[in-house]
Amino acid sequence: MLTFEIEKKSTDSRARTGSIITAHGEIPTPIFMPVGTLGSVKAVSVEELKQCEARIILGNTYHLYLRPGCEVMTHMGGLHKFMNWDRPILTDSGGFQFFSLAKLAKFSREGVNFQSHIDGSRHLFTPEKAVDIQMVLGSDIMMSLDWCIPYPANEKETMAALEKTTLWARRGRDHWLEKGGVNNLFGIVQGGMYAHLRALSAQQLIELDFPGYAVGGLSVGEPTDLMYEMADHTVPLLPHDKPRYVMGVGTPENLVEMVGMGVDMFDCVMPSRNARNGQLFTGRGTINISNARFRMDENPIDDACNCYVCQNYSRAYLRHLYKTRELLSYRLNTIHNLHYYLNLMERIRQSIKADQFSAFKKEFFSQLNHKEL
Ligand SMILES: CO[C@@H]1O[C@H](CNc2nc3cc4c(=O)[nH]c(N)nc4cc3[nH]2)[C@@H](O)[C@H]1O
Ligand SMILES: [Zn+2]
Repeated sequence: MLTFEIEKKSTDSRARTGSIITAHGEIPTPIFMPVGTLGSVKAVSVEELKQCEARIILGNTYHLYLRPGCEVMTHMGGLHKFMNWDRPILTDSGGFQFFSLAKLAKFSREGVNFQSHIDGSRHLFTPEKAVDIQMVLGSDIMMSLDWCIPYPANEKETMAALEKTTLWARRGRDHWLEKGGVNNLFGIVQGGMYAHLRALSAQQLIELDFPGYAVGGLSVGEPTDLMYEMADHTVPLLPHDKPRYVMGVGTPENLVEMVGMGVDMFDCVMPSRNARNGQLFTGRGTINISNARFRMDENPIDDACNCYVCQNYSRAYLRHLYKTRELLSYRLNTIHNLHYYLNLMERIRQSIKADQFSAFKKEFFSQLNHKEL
């Protein structure tokens, strides 16, 4: 079972620093988790992840169940050994993929019947099966099977998904405890964009006494203000002495805002996905490296960044690699973006420890969107 110690609380926000300890190591919070859906954070090696100081990464149950499958994963000794990553792994349950990927997903009390988006084969995911697969993967933190609904959704749809999510959370938890309660299982709060349903979902999951809690159903296309409103309402309802994780979030601005709401854990495809689309993060906003203005720009991506890429390559060279679709482009852009996100979280943690988070937040937002990018 994981341990979670809160170290320092901000005196003028809900931000806090802490430390989560799992079977594969210590996770300082607030933490950003790079997404490694299929057993790799796309385009970078585990050594490069460690150079960026990644402490925990995400895997995905739905995807790894379909490919390479449980037989290979069992034979290879689990996901850590398979991908040679000896630090913590959190695996998402697949709840999001049923709404975003799997064809013809049918939700019932039993679970989710779906067709693989790869070959159309039919499968049934139950809450118990989702736990079994994540135990085969050897996750440090497993996520309950939940029903993430699209945005917008009416109150009736939202309530139906919330009820299934709670039913499945209970069944998944009971199954997890029957299997010895190893690894760790988090509950996922749903309730869409209805504050009273968020409160109901949170209350039902708190009664199930999970070691940690996630806020799901956000970053699904809703306006940012609505995402903030739902997070700000829901996070304080969750146990203060347990890790609180907002799934699929987000931009650097989202991270800073939500740390102030008391969120401890984040994951998002943005640093890696945007890197592959040539969008690079800097303290003054993002740049599109394909832009002609970088054609003979000797400067690094961000002169405030000390990552391997900013120490060794110019914007001109990175633009050339991107324009010619050189494979090195995806690797270098991703290393920089991951370093930016992980270094941002380190700076946030330091500011909370010095009780300077609000000053940090003010400076962070004043730096953004500076003209001379
Ligand atoms: C901003 O990035 C875009 O938006 C997605 C991230 N947004 C997101 N919201 C999520 C919600 C849930 C949930 O309710 N339940 C479970 N189990 N997992 C989830 C995973 C989620 N990821 C990226 O895929 C990207 O397309
Ligand atoms: Zn850099």
